Amino acid sequence: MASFTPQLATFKAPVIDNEPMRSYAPGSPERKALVEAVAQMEKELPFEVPCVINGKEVKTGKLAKQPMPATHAKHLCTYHEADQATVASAIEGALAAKTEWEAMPWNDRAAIFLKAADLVSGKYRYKLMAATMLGQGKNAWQAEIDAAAELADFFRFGVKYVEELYSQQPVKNAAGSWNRVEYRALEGFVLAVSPFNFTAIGGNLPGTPALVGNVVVWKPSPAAVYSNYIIHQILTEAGLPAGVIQFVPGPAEEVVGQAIAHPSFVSLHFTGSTFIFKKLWKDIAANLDTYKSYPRIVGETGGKNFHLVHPSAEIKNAVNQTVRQKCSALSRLYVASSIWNNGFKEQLLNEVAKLKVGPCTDFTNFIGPVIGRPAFDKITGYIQKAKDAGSEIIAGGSADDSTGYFVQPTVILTKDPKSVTMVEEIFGPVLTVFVYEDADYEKTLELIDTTTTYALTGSIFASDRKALVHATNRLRNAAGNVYYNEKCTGAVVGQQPFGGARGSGTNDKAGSISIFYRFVSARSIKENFVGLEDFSYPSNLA
Ligand SMILES: NC(=O)c1ccc[n+]([C@@H]2O[C@H](COP(=O)([O-])OP(=O)(O)OC[C@H]3O[C@@H](n4cnc5c(N)ncnc54)[C@H](O)[C@@H]3O)[C@@H](O)[C@H]2O)c1
Ligand SMILES: N[C@@H](CCC=O)C(=O)O
Repeated sequence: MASFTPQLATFKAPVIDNEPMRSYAPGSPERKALVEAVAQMEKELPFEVPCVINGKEVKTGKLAKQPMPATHAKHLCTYHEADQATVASAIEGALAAKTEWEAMPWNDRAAIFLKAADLVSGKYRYKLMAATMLGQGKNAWQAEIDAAAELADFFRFGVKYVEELYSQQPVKNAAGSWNRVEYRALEGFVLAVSPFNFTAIGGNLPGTPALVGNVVVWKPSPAAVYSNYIIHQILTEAGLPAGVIQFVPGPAEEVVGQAIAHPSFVSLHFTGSTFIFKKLWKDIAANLDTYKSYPRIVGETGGKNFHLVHPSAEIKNAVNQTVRQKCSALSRLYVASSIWNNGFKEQLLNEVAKLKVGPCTDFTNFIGPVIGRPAFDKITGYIQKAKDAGSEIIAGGSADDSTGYFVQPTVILTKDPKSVTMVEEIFGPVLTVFVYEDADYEKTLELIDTTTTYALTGSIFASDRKALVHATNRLRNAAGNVYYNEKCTGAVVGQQPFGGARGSGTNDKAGSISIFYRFVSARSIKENFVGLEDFSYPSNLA
């Protein structure tokens, strides 16, 4: 006889708010604490990172390194790569953990993630940030936004959204009956495959499905292993039962290939490049007959984000918003010639010249290194292609890989709105500018909409309301996140649900209630209280 879990109240989660950002200004206590955490980590590295399967460290002895993008001379950690047997036991262990995890009362699952959020924003804040700065090359401000604030927000707002989801119940009950809907976890295991550039996304990709009762095999990015391992340790300390999220770093193709070939694979939660996402989608499709269920495929991928600056725009704001960028960053700028020639160009170049590039351990550096050799070669290759195509490099253009992977913020001015750096994702500090004639606003909207296969983020700068509204309508499908008079990056959980469509992903909106629908499979329950006296219908009566 199965035992019942007493449910003696309907609990309400605490009021949820965004994690307040700390300033890290000189002399602030947080600056001091972060500097100490970075120094401590630099002293202790390189760390050894195991796989974590069923709550136990697994050291396969097959070693790989997570480099430090600012310093070739050192690496942040050496990690044990999962082999075939490890991946197999991760999958079996996750499936074995499933029954208890999905049966755990919601308030207990929620409490684990709320506690994890407090560990992220409290005890482990500076350690996680230090790992993100040293391993992924972010400056202090960006590490705060990502590893501290956004990760804590994902966990806390996730609880709020799941509470809302679970409370969505049928609005009608016929007399003598009660209708209910339960939101079951998916039948199988979820595979989370995360990118290098956001520590918070590392936590969110396994965290979101786990919160609604799924078990997850998580393959972190090789370039974010250490920060992601700390997240796994935090979840464990918060009380996540063994096996619910299996930490499986390792060779991407092998680990992911083995997981998606398994009959109990039920969902991919991916963030990374469009190319890899499409490849995995095709691989999953090829395995379709193997699976018990139709897999849910959820992915956020590349972008070619734009700023459109209308003749009515306020120049200083448009310039500063253009310069202050990060990951969902601006990549193509369409600016009206009257604006460009009346101060925008000059101010843009002045501001870009102030951007200091170098290791983020020096807090005065605004731009850190790019993540590694392939990124460095790709970015510098695009700068070269722009030069070869006759575009003008009006700022930056140089790069230095002697001690780390540093690329100067580069502004390319092109006369060809379909030149390669206006079209393809570069994912580095490179901006291409196309100056349009004021009279060609309409044509420019068409260009923005049709130049790339992506549709992640975009901004419209205008004080003329009609121009703003018109562009919004005209560019309805050109971006999943659109901003007015504000940079096209910096979406905050709970404020701007994030994600793009077209080639940029499935647009399931991380940091919102929408994404949770993808990781549950609803079951409708109808209960009858009165019984049926007679099978026949009144219309059958003679
Ligand atoms: N839209 C968003 O929300 C968002 C957020 C962050 C990053 N990104 C995108 O992510 C990309 C940068 O991240 P990245 O360089 O880590 O991406 P990536 O595609 O190289 O890697 C992402 C993940 O896929 C794995 N992977 C790589 N090759 C694989 C293969 N052949 N088979 C299976 N798995 C494989 C990687 O190990 C990693 O875990 C950019 O394109 C960026 O636009 C998008
Ligand atoms: N919150 C993020 C998500 C970016 C991920 O690439 C943003 O800054 O827009």
